[in-house]
Amino acid sequence: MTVTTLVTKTCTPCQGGIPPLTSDEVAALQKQIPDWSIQDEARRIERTYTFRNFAEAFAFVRKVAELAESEGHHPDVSFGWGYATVSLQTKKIQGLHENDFIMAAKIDDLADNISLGP
Ligand SMILES: C[C@H](O)[C@H](O)[C@H]1CNC2=NC(N)=NC(=O)C2=N1
Repeated sequence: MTVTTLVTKTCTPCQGGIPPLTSDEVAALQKQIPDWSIQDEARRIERTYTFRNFAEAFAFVRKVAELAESEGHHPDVSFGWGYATVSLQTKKIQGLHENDFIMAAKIDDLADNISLGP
C-alpha cells in the first residue's frame, strides 16, 4: 500500500454521519506525527509546543488559526507564556478523521519552519 504523506494532503469537508477512525487506524496514522499524543480513547490528539516567550507562542497560534481557516478544519488551542497546546478532534463525529492528522502534520511543519521575531 502506498502511504501518501499527510502534509501534502488537503482537508476534505466533513459533513458528519460517518464513523470516526478506529484505534488501529489512529495508531497507524500517528506514526507520521509521533510527537502528538492520542487522548480520550482515540477520539482526540494533542501536542504542546514550546517557545521562548509569550509573543512567540502568540505568533504561532496566529499562524495555526490562519492555516485552520484555509483548510476549513479548526483545532482547539490554548496558550500562555512559552507554550501552545493544540488539540484536534472532528467535532461533527466526536472523534478522529483523517483531517485531524492532516492538520497535525501541517502544524508540525509550521512549527518547524516558523520564523519568529527579529
Ligand atoms: C463545513 C465545515 O467543514 C465544518 O463546519 C467544519 C469546520 N471546522 C471543523 N473543525 C473541527 N475540528 N471539527 C469539525 O467538525 C469542523 N467542522
